[in-house]
Amino acid sequence: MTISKALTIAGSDSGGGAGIQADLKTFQELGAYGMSAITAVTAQNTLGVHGVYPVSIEGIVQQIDAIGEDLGTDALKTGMLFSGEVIEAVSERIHHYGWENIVVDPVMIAKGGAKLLQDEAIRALKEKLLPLTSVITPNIPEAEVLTEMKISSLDDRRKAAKQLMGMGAKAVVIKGGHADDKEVIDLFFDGTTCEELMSPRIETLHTHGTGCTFSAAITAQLANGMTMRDAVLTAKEFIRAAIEDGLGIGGGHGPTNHWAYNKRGEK
Ligand SMILES: Nc1ncnc2c1ncn2[C@@H]1O[C@H](COP(=O)(O)OP(=O)(O)OP(=O)(O)O)[C@@H](O)[C@H]1O
Ligand SMILES: Cc1ncc(CO)c(N)n1
Repeated sequence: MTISKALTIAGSDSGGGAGIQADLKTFQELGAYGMSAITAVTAQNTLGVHGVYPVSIEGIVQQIDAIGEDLGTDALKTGMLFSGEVIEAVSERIHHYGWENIVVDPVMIAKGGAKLLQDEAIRALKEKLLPLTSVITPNIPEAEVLTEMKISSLDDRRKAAKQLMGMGAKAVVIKGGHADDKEVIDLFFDGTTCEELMSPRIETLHTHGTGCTFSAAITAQLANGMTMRDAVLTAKEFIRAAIEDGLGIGGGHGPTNHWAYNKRGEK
Protein backbone atom coordinates (compact mmCIF):
# COMPACT_ATOMS: atom_id res chain seq x y z
CA MET A 1 0.00 0.00 0.00
CA THR A 2 1.30 3.45 -0.82
CA ILE A 3 0.18 6.23 1.42
CA SER A 4 -0.01 9.85 0.34
CA LYS A 5 1.97 12.27 2.47
CA ALA A 6 1.29 15.91 3.21
CA LEU A 7 3.41 18.43 5.09
CA THR A 8 2.38 21.68 6.74
CA ILE A 9 4.91 24.42 7.49
CA ALA A 10 2.94 26.76 9.75
CA GLY A 11 2.26 28.05 13.23
CA SER A 12 0.73 26.17 16.13
CA ASP A 13 -2.69 27.27 17.46
CA SER A 14 -3.09 26.04 21.03
CA GLY A 15 -6.89 26.34 20.60
CA GLY A 16 -6.77 23.70 17.86
CA GLY A 17 -8.97 25.48 15.30
CA ALA A 18 -6.36 27.01 12.97
CA GLY A 19 -2.68 26.54 12.09
CA ILE A 20 -0.88 23.21 12.32
CA GLN A 21 -3.72 21.63 14.31
CA ALA A 22 -6.38 22.43 11.68
CA ASP A 23 -4.03 21.24 8.94
CA LEU A 24 -3.25 17.87 10.51
CA LYS A 25 -6.93 17.20 11.30
CA THR A 26 -7.84 17.98 7.70
CA PHE A 27 -5.03 15.82 6.26
CA GLN A 28 -6.20 12.93 8.44
CA GLU A 29 -9.84 13.30 7.38
CA LEU A 30 -8.84 13.27 3.70
CA GLY A 31 -6.62 10.22 4.00
CA ALA A 32 -3.18 11.80 3.78
CA TYR A 33 -0.39 11.10 6.29
CA GLY A 34 0.23 14.44 8.00
CA MET A 35 3.63 15.90 8.95
CA SER A 36 4.54 19.32 10.32
CA ALA A 37 7.33 21.86 10.67
CA ILE A 38 6.31 24.45 13.26
CA THR A 39 7.38 28.05 12.55
CA ALA A 40 5.94 29.67 15.68
CA VAL A 41 3.97 28.68 18.74
CA THR A 42 0.95 30.86 19.46
CA ALA A 43 -0.96 31.00 22.72
CA GLN A 44 -4.39 31.30 21.17
CA ASN A 45 -8.04 30.46 21.73
CA THR A 46 -11.39 31.48 20.24
CA LEU A 47 -11.04 34.91 21.89
CA GLY A 48 -7.75 35.86 20.25
CA VAL A 49 -3.97 35.49 20.01
CA HIS A 50 -2.41 36.05 23.44
CA GLY A 51 1.23 35.39 22.61
CA VAL A 52 3.53 34.53 19.68
CA TYR A 53 6.77 32.59 20.19
CA PRO A 54 8.77 32.21 16.95
CA VAL A 55 10.89 29.07 16.46
CA SER A 56 14.52 29.79 15.39
CA ILE A 57 15.44 29.50 11.70
CA GLU A 58 17.73 26.61 12.68
CA GLY A 59 14.85 24.85 14.41
CA ILE A 60 12.54 25.29 11.42
CA VAL A 61 15.13 24.12 8.89
CA GLN A 62 15.98 21.10 11.04
CA GLN A 63 12.33 20.04 11.13
CA ILE A 64 12.03 20.36 7.34
CA ASP A 65 15.29 18.45 6.82
CA ALA A 66 14.15 15.69 9.17
CA ILE A 67 11.24 15.16 6.78
CA GLY A 68 13.18 15.79 3.55
CA GLU A 69 15.99 13.37 4.39
CA ASP A 70 13.70 10.52 5.43
CA LEU A 71 9.98 10.62 4.68
CA GLY A 72 9.60 13.04 1.77
CA THR A 73 6.22 14.50 0.90
CA ASP A 74 3.73 14.47 -2.01
CA ALA A 75 2.40 17.96 -1.29
CA LEU A 76 2.97 20.74 1.21
CA LYS A 77 1.30 23.88 2.43
CA THR A 78 2.64 26.95 4.13
CA GLY A 79 0.62 28.91 6.66
CA MET A 80 1.92 31.40 9.23
CA LEU A 81 5.56 32.05 8.28
CA PHE A 82 5.94 35.20 10.39
CA SER A 83 9.12 36.79 8.95
CA GLY A 84 11.05 37.35 5.72
CA GLU A 85 13.93 35.30 7.11
CA VAL A 86 11.63 32.30 7.63
CA ILE A 87 10.18 32.67 4.13
CA GLU A 88 13.66 32.72 2.62
CA ALA A 89 14.79 29.64 4.55
CA VAL A 90 11.59 27.68 3.81
CA SER A 91 11.71 28.59 0.10
CA GLU A 92 15.34 27.50 -0.12
CA ARG A 93 14.54 24.09 1.43
CA ILE A 94 11.50 23.55 -0.85
CA HIS A 95 13.74 24.27 -3.83
CA HIS A 96 16.48 22.01 -2.45
CA TYR A 97 14.19 18.98 -2.17
CA GLY A 98 12.50 19.73 -5.51
CA TRP A 99 9.11 19.36 -3.84
CA GLU A 100 5.99 19.85 -5.95
CA ASN A 101 2.33 20.62 -5.16
CA ILE A 102 3.13 23.70 -3.07
CA VAL A 103 0.06 25.38 -1.56
CA VAL A 104 0.71 28.85 -0.14
CA ASP A 105 -1.84 30.31 2.28
CA PRO A 106 -0.33 33.80 2.75
CA VAL A 107 -1.48 34.17 6.37
CA MET A 108 -1.04 37.78 7.50
CA ILE A 109 -3.56 38.67 10.22
CA ALA A 110 -5.66 36.48 12.55
CA LYS A 111 -9.45 37.07 12.70
CA GLY A 112 -9.05 39.01 15.97
CA GLY A 113 -6.52 41.39 14.33
CA ALA A 114 -3.20 39.94 15.59
CA LYS A 115 -0.32 40.22 13.13
CA LEU A 116 0.99 36.81 12.00
CA LEU A 117 3.34 38.14 9.28
CA GLN A 118 5.71 41.08 9.59
CA ASP A 119 5.47 43.85 6.96
CA GLU A 120 9.03 43.34 5.75
CA ALA A 121 8.17 39.74 4.83
CA ILE A 122 5.93 40.64 1.88
CA ARG A 123 8.90 41.14 -0.43
CA ALA A 124 10.39 37.73 0.37
CA LEU A 125 6.99 36.13 -0.12
CA LYS A 126 6.70 37.63 -3.59
CA GLU A 127 10.29 37.11 -4.67
CA LYS A 128 11.18 33.74 -3.11
CA LEU A 129 8.00 31.77 -2.42
CA LEU A 130 5.59 32.78 -5.21
CA PRO A 131 7.82 31.40 -8.01
CA LEU A 132 7.66 27.95 -6.31
CA THR A 133 3.90 28.10 -5.72
CA SER A 134 1.41 25.68 -7.33
CA VAL A 135 -1.54 27.55 -5.85
CA ILE A 136 -1.82 30.62 -3.61
CA THR A 137 -5.01 31.10 -1.56
CA PRO A 138 -5.23 34.71 -0.28
CA ASN A 139 -8.36 36.17 1.27
CA ILE A 140 -9.35 39.59 -0.09
CA PRO A 141 -7.26 41.74 2.31
CA GLU A 142 -4.20 39.52 1.67
CA ALA A 143 -4.69 39.75 -2.11
CA GLU A 144 -4.87 43.54 -1.74
CA VAL A 145 -1.53 43.65 0.10
CA LEU A 146 0.17 41.35 -2.42
CA THR A 147 -1.10 43.16 -5.52
CA GLU A 148 -1.18 46.66 -4.02
CA MET A 149 -4.63 47.18 -5.51
CA LYS A 150 -8.03 47.83 -3.91
CA ILE A 151 -10.37 44.89 -4.50
CA SER A 152 -14.07 45.81 -4.50
CA SER A 153 -15.71 44.07 -7.45
CA LEU A 154 -15.45 40.56 -8.87
CA ASP A 155 -13.65 42.08 -11.80
CA ASP A 156 -11.00 43.47 -9.40
CA ARG A 157 -10.58 39.93 -8.08
CA ARG A 158 -10.01 38.62 -11.61
CA LYS A 159 -7.38 41.32 -12.20
CA ALA A 160 -5.68 40.52 -8.88
CA ALA A 161 -5.65 36.78 -9.68
CA LYS A 162 -3.97 37.47 -13.03
CA GLN A 163 -1.40 39.70 -11.34
CA LEU A 164 -0.58 36.96 -8.79
CA MET A 165 -0.09 34.49 -11.63
CA GLY A 166 2.26 36.99 -13.23
CA MET A 167 4.34 36.88 -10.02
CA GLY A 168 4.91 33.15 -10.50
CA ALA A 169 2.00 31.26 -8.90
CA LYS A 170 0.66 28.54 -11.22
CA ALA A 171 -2.90 28.91 -9.90
CA VAL A 172 -4.76 31.29 -7.59
CA VAL A 173 -7.84 31.11 -5.38
CA ILE A 174 -9.01 34.47 -4.03
CA LYS A 175 -11.32 33.53 -1.16
CA GLY A 176 -14.51 35.47 -0.65
CA GLY A 177 -15.12 35.01 3.08
CA HIS A 178 -14.37 38.72 3.75
CA ALA A 179 -16.64 40.18 1.06
CA ASP A 180 -20.20 41.14 1.95
CA ASP A 181 -21.95 39.26 -0.89
CA LYS A 182 -24.94 37.07 -0.03
CA GLU A 183 -23.09 34.10 -1.47
CA VAL A 184 -19.43 33.34 -0.76
CA ILE A 185 -17.57 33.42 -4.04
CA ASP A 186 -14.07 31.95 -4.22
CA LEU A 187 -12.41 32.88 -7.50
CA PHE A 188 -10.30 30.11 -9.04
CA PHE A 189 -7.86 30.93 -11.83
CA ASP A 190 -5.34 28.53 -13.37
CA GLY A 191 -4.15 30.58 -16.32
CA THR A 192 -6.85 29.36 -18.67
CA THR A 193 -10.08 29.01 -16.71
CA CYS A 194 -11.40 31.67 -14.33
CA GLU A 195 -14.20 30.11 -12.31
CA GLU A 196 -16.47 31.51 -9.61
CA LEU A 197 -17.00 28.87 -6.93
CA MET A 198 -20.18 29.86 -5.13
CA SER A 199 -21.80 28.65 -1.94
CA PRO A 200 -24.41 30.17 0.37
CA ARG A 201 -22.94 32.44 3.05
CA ILE A 202 -23.47 30.71 6.38
CA GLU A 203 -24.44 33.14 9.16
CA THR A 204 -22.10 32.20 11.99
CA LEU A 205 -19.43 33.61 14.28
CA HIS A 206 -17.55 30.31 14.17
CA THR A 207 -15.11 30.68 11.29
CA HIS A 208 -11.81 30.42 13.14
CA GLY A 209 -9.29 28.63 10.91
CA THR A 210 -11.42 28.47 7.75
CA GLY A 211 -8.52 29.59 5.56
CA CYS A 212 -6.12 27.06 7.10
CA THR A 213 -8.62 24.24 6.74
CA PHE A 214 -9.43 25.16 3.13
CA SER A 215 -5.77 25.23 2.03
CA ALA A 216 -5.01 22.03 3.97
CA ALA A 217 -7.83 20.25 2.13
CA ILE A 218 -6.35 21.35 -1.22
CA THR A 219 -2.94 20.06 -0.08
CA ALA A 220 -4.30 16.67 1.00
CA GLN A 221 -6.12 16.17 -2.29
CA LEU A 222 -3.06 17.16 -4.33
CA ALA A 223 -1.08 14.61 -2.29
CA ASN A 224 -3.81 12.09 -3.16
CA GLY A 225 -3.16 12.76 -6.86
CA MET A 226 -6.15 14.97 -7.71
CA THR A 227 -5.95 17.72 -10.33
CA MET A 228 -5.74 21.27 -8.99
CA ARG A 229 -9.33 22.08 -9.95
CA ASP A 230 -10.74 18.94 -8.32
CA ALA A 231 -8.64 19.54 -5.19
CA VAL A 232 -10.02 23.08 -4.90
CA LEU A 233 -13.61 21.88 -5.47
CA THR A 234 -13.26 19.26 -2.71
CA ALA A 235 -11.75 21.86 -0.37
CA LYS A 236 -14.75 24.12 -0.95
CA GLU A 237 -17.13 21.27 0.02
CA PHE A 238 -14.94 20.32 2.98
CA ILE A 239 -14.95 23.85 4.43
CA ARG A 240 -18.64 24.34 3.71
CA ALA A 241 -19.52 21.23 5.73
CA ALA A 242 -17.06 22.21 8.48
CA ILE A 243 -18.65 25.66 8.89
CA GLU A 244 -22.26 24.45 8.56
CA ASP A 245 -21.87 21.80 11.28
CA GLY A 246 -19.90 24.10 13.64
CA LEU A 247 -18.98 22.78 17.07
CA GLY A 248 -20.15 25.75 19.11
CA ILE A 249 -17.20 25.65 21.51
CA GLY A 250 -15.33 28.55 23.08
CA GLY A 251 -16.56 32.04 23.94
CA GLY A 252 -15.48 33.82 20.73
CA HIS A 253 -14.83 32.88 17.10
CA GLY A 254 -15.13 29.12 17.45
CA PRO A 255 -13.41 26.43 15.37
CA THR A 256 -15.01 24.58 12.46
CA ASN A 257 -15.95 20.91 12.46
CA HIS A 258 -13.22 18.90 10.74
CA TRP A 259 -15.29 15.67 10.94
CA ALA A 260 -18.31 17.08 9.13
CA TYR A 261 -17.33 16.33 5.50
CA ASN A 262 -16.75 12.62 6.16
CA LYS A 263 -19.70 12.26 8.55
CA ARG A 264 -22.01 13.49 5.76
CA GLY A 265 -20.52 10.96 3.34
CA GLU A 266 -21.34 8.15 5.82
CA LYS A 267 -25.06 9.01 5.94
N1 LIG B 1 -19.62 32.53 6.30
C1 LIG B 1 -19.17 31.65 5.41
N2 LIG B 1 -20.02 30.81 4.77
C2 LIG B 1 -19.58 29.91 3.87
N3 LIG B 1 -18.27 29.76 3.53
C3 LIG B 1 -17.37 30.56 4.12
C4 LIG B 1 -17.76 31.53 5.10
N4 LIG B 1 -16.64 32.17 5.55
C5 LIG B 1 -15.61 31.61 4.89
N5 LIG B 1 -16.02 30.66 4.02
C6 LIG B 1 -15.18 29.82 3.16
O1 LIG B 1 -14.04 29.45 3.91
C7 LIG B 1 -12.86 29.54 3.12
C8 LIG B 1 -11.89 30.52 3.76
O2 LIG B 1 -12.33 31.83 3.47
P1 LIG B 1 -11.89 33.15 4.21
O3 LIG B 1 -12.02 34.25 3.22
O4 LIG B 1 -12.67 33.26 5.49
O5 LIG B 1 -10.38 32.83 4.56
P2 LIG B 1 -9.40 33.42 5.63
O6 LIG B 1 -9.77 34.83 5.95
O7 LIG B 1 -8.04 33.21 5.09
O8 LIG B 1 -9.61 32.54 6.91
P3 LIG B 1 -8.77 32.59 8.31
O9 LIG B 1 -9.70 33.14 9.32
O10 LIG B 1 -8.44 31.19 8.58
O11 LIG B 1 -7.58 33.46 8.10
C9 LIG B 1 -13.31 29.93 1.71
O12 LIG B 1 -13.44 28.78 0.91
C10 LIG B 1 -14.66 30.58 1.95
O13 LIG B 1 -15.51 30.40 0.83
C1 LIG C 1 -1.21 29.70 14.02
C2 LIG C 1 -2.24 30.36 13.18
N1 LIG C 1 -2.13 30.27 11.84
C3 LIG C 1 -3.06 30.85 11.04
C4 LIG C 1 -4.12 31.54 11.59
C5 LIG C 1 -5.13 32.22 10.69
O1 LIG C 1 -6.37 31.71 10.81
C6 LIG C 1 -4.21 31.60 13.01
N2 LIG C 1 -5.23 32.25 13.61
N3 LIG C 1 -3.26 31.01 13.76
